[in-house]
Amino acid sequence: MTEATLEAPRGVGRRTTRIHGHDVPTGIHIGGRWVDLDATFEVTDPATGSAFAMVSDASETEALQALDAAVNAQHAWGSLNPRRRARLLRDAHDLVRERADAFIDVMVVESGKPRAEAAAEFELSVGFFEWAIEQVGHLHGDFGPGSNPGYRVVTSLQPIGPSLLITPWNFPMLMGARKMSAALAAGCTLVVKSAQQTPFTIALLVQALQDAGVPDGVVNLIHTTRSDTASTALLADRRLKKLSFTGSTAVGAHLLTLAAQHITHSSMELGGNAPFIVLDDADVDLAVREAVVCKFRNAGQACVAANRIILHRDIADEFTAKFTAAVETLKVGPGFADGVQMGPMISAQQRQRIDQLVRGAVAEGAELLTGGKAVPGEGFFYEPTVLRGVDRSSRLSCGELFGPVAVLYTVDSVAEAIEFANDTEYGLSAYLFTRDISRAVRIGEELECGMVGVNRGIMADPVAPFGGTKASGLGREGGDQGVKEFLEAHYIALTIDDERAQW
Ligand SMILES: NC(=O)c1ccc[n+]([C@@H]2O[C@H](COP(=O)([O-])OP(=O)(O)OC[C@H]3O[C@@H](n4cnc5c(N)ncnc54)[C@H](O)[C@@H]3O)[C@@H](O)[C@H]2O)c1
Ligand SMILES: O=C[C@H](O)CS(=O)(=O)O
Repeated sequence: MTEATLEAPRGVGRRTTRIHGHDVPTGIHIGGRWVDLDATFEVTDPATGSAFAMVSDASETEALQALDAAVNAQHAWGSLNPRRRARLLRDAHDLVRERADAFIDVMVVESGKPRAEAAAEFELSVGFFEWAIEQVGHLHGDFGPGSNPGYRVVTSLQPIGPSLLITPWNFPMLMGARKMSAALAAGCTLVVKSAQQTPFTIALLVQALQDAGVPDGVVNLIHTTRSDTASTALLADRRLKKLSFTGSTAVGAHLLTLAAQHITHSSMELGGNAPFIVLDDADVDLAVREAVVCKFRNAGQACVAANRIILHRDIADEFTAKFTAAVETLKVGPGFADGVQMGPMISAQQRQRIDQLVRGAVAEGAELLTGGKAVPGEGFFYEPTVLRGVDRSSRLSCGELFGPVAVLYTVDSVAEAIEFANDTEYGLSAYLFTRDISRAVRIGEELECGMVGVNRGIMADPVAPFGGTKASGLGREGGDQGVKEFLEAHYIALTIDDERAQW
């Protein structure tokens, strides 16, 4: 394979592919140039199961070239007046908003999600840019007295430096926006590596940043089928100063071992196994509505999806009947079809994994209340499924389901609900339905996770710290911590002569 020729003029000769009427770059982006490589890979539409475009496939050579560009651009970008950075990000934000249809349509094609969900993801993604922009001008340090005379404590917040951002496929715009907005606001240059299933939404984001005037080399993008070799090469290079990863716990753990080489500052947004607890005093109709969204958004392929629906015995029958009936009304189909509420899974492999889990559980005695099989025809559709009678030690219960399968469990007490909820290596999100807010706070405080939704199934918000504990990750995105994940405190002990300065 010939290596990339980085002499390609800016924007000229840039190859694009047409996706639902929108032109999207197919190359990687290094040093302000779109570069199309001889090596390419196919991208599949999950609604049809067919390849719809090709995209450049970067090797570790191009990955390191992207890091070169980020390193070369770091000093200027990190030194740029923060409010100038904010203005550039605001211009990019405005361009992204102008191009909303392109982002939403491309998300539907490459991820399969219903257009209404893609539109919601678009709004949330833009919200992270707005939130980061609002924070940039306030990234001040501090000045104050030391513990003794003779000096002052001067602290500032400095950008950590060139960052590697690795994103998953399930929320292709949101994951890129959450990381890129924070890194850029903090003054870090970056190399973003897209998920190979969903390269094009990120490409649109990079294009908007370039069109807004973000300087060459600040934002670099690689697509690759060789994530491991590319990441291994990048994390072996001590010029890389930050890793921000979103994906499975297994891959996150692997990357942390690579980051250990140079103690690379790392943020990890990993897997989840969310308990969805409905107590005896809950509003059952509300809990049913929220459980449907929390479970079946993005066909269950969400890190914060309800993985174990835990019902107090007193309301279990009512909830089960209403929830199952609601699930059976879900309209499953291609993301552009009117009224579709659930799209396909991302791949045939993921669908097969889910089908095997369901069949295995039924074989072990679980009761199938609805669904339970692949939808025949093109695409990777799977019926919204509800199971009960699953062993709490089963793979269904202990692992991250990441598919359109709801598993119902019944408990006799709050204590049993809390114990079961916490009996997992994960600690990302949890949900709690009760009419008693004092009870909600007390129980919420006992749940071992980063985020608790009380009487709601969706809680993502740029102003809130998103992230988990235990095997669900390190650090937070959004909230007052998101941008700070890309900053380091810098302390100067400034000697002064307190005595001579007397008057
Ligand atoms: N906590 C969160 O905010 C959050 C959000 C979305 C998804 N997720 C998690 O992501 C997972 C689903 O996404 P996925 O299937 O893309 O996860 P994944 O871990 O398979 O891949 C995530 C990213 O890592 C890359 N990757 C895979 N193997 C790698 C390796 N050996 N070295 C370097 N990079 C590698 C992939 O190409 C992709 O870009 C689920 O576990 C989900 O819970 C977490
Ligand atoms: O997959 C996890 C995403 O972070 C989903 S959310 O929209 O942030 O809840």
